[in-house]
Amino acid sequence: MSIRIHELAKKIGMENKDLLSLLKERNYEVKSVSSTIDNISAEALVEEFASQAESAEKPAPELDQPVAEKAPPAPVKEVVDAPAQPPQVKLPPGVFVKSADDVEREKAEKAEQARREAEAQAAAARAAAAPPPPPAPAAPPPPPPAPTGSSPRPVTIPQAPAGRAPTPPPPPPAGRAPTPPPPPPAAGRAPMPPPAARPSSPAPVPPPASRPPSTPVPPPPVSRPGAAPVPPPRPPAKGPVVPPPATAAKPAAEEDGELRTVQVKPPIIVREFAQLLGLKPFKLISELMEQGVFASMNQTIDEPVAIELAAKHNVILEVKHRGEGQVQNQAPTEKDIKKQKEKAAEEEERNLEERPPVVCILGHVDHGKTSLLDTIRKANVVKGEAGGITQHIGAYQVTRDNGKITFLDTPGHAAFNKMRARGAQVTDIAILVVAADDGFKPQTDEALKFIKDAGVSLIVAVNKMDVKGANIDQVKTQMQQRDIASEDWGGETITVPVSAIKGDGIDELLEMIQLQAEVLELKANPKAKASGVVIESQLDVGRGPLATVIVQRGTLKVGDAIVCGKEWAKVRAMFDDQGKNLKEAGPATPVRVIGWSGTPDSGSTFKTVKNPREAEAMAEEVADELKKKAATKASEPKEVSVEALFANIAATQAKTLKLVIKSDVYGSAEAVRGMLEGIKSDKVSVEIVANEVGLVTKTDVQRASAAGATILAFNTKLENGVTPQAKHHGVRVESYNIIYELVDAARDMMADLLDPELKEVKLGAAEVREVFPLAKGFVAGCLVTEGKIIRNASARLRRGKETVHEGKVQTLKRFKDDANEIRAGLECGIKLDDFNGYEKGDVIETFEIQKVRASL
Ligand SMILES: Nc1nc2c(ncn2[C@@H]2O[C@H](COP(=O)(O)OP(=O)(O)OP(=O)(O)O)[C@@H](O)[C@H]2O)c(=O)[nH]1
Repeated sequence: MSIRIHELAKKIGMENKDLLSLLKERNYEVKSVSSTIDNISAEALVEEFASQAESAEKPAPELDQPVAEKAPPAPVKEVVDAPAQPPQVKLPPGVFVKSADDVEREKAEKAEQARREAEAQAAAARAAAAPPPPPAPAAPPPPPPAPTGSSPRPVTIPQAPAGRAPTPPPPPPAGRAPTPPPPPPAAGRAPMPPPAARPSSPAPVPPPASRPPSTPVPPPPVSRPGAAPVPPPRPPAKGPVVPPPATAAKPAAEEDGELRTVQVKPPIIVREFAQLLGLKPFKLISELMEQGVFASMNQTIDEPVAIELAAKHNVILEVKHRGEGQVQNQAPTEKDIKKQKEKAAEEEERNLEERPPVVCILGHVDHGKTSLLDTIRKANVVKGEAGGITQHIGAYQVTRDNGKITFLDTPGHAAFNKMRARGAQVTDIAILVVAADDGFKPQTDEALKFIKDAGVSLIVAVNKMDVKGANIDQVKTQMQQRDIASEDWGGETITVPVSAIKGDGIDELLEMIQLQAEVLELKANPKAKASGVVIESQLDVGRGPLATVIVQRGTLKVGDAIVCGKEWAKVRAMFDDQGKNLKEAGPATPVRVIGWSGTPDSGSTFKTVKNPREAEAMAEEVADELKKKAATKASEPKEVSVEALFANIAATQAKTLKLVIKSDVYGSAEAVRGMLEGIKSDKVSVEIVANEVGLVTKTDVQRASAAGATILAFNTKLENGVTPQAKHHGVRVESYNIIYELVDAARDMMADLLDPELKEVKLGAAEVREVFPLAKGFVAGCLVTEGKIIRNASARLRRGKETVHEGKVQTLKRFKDDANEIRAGLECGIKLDDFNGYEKGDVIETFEIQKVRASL
């Protein structure tokens, strides 16, 4: 920041050109009145003039003092020798100017008495204030820079910034009238503080660095004449120009030399810092300059500089960083992180509470999983299920005297392997159901593998103990063979014989579950933010996307914002397995949550976040990431080997069954896809155009029509108007409630796409018993031994294993009459076209070629 010279001149009440010449004298690089000087120098000048004005207003007695006592003697002479035409300077109002002659005259008039008085006064002052003024022309060393507060402070003129000629101190130069406050130069002379105790060559005053307060070199000529060693006591402050508020505003503590503590938050701005120290900004700037720091009022200074400066003013500076104590604003160290973790772990440990076990029931199809759960819940789920197959994961909670147990109802069909695997991952205890009359089956082993891989506790329920062929020993033997020997057979696996239908052993089973849970010491922190796993999700026509979740940690509340992969939810409502509205759900509680952005994937984890906005943003991020991944995968260069080329050609020639699948729930959709993708065929492939949950809509029909696909609806209904629209577009829509029926239908559809195969169907056979000559050729007299012989049917003549001729039955006679067909057991005459070489014992077979559906 800078100020133009004419503006500055106006400010200090001086002629433009006078100020210009003064500045030039002081080695400022200024050319005209529109040149600029920096603000710091300008402020110093303003201050300088303000002080002069103050001095000029001092009462008469001061003026009466001998010149020698107010200024060094030499300058007096200089006044006499001053140039005849000094620069015309306009003093600020209130300043009156006296020439050296005036002073002389006045002195003469005052006579001896005044002189004596003055001398007496001076002597008294000398006696009071230490060193007598040296006779030398140079001003005596000023008091140390540290403010004393008790004596008038010399006003320090700040130096010009580096690179610029420093503003010299005011002691008057030779040849120019000094301008001590009282002794004014002759009228018309420049009352300006002459530039110059400077040498004639304007050697710059050493830079600030050379003048730290500690340096023993006497400070540069910073004192104005008014600060002469024996000044009369200053009058009290009169106006805004004097005395510098820096001193006036100093706190009492500092005046007393007491330390005070001041807190400051970075950034430390010069103006604010000056206020804190009770200094005028320019004073602070000047002190900074003394330290070699050049900063304007609005600039900031470093902490160490500020601390040092503050110390100079008896101030202990406490720099308080923003966010101090708030860990998140600082980069935490490893130690911090460790501490935080330890603290969190302690907190977690303190808040841990017992929670119900989460149990899943696994086993082979029809071994009685649903019946078992049904008996436990005392509700008949089996009857409501199409085909008696559990088709999606549900989760339920039962309450016993000594606590709750959470059950996951995992489906039993092979199609639901994926879901079953997930079920095992959420659970603490797995019940492996084995029918006592059937023993271990492939799916029992598969389930056992899931359980082992998931590392969950195992309990074997040997079901159908009421059935006639029940053989628990066989089951226990199979258990032994699989390294899960039953407890009573010397192993560790709890084995409970039950009958889901009769309810036998159910109590014991539940007791065992709770006993096992006790051993496992299942605990969770209900005070934490909720997190858990999505068990199942579906799209409900009325309520939108729903998801059954199990809270694993914390407590989920209505209104919470949760995020789960690319979906998020603000929990609008929660229901338990009885359809009861819940406000909150603690650890191990299964709840159905409403308020989702879409159907989250079953098996994925969810967590609570700060607010819906955050949840949405996080979900969007995941969605974007997934999209990017998909795009990258699509753009990856494909293998172009010859084999790949042929494979591609084969693939394009291969037939494809295109399907749009709509299911009731997400888990079913996945299961259907899994089953369809499992159909192996080299001739036809399955392309799933869409696999979604919800009703079959008109949009689905349009999509299927465009893709040439068939719609398979599983456990779901058709929206109104879908049937006529599908008819119109020629789209086939098939609905199923049983997954294997759906799969069989898909298999047929695939086969239908293939060209039919030609199949030879044997119609009959006849043995040649005689050969009769005819006018033209021969005829074979035969006995029909099998089926029937039909005229014009395709026929072949076999002799032993050899086929001698193939043709058609040209003539067929019963006795002498032509016949269309002759049945087994009857004799007939057969003539094949273009053949006459019949022999006794030959066999004539007739057959037809039928088109049959090709197999996959
Ligand atoms: N006698 C007798 N029959 C049972 C028992 N448990 C189940 N059943 C019958 O076995 C059949 C299959 O039972 P579900 O409970 O549907 O078997 P599941 O294992 O759930 O079958 P999926 O859902 O197909 O995997 C049903 O007809 C039941 O009535 C039992 O303890 N005793």
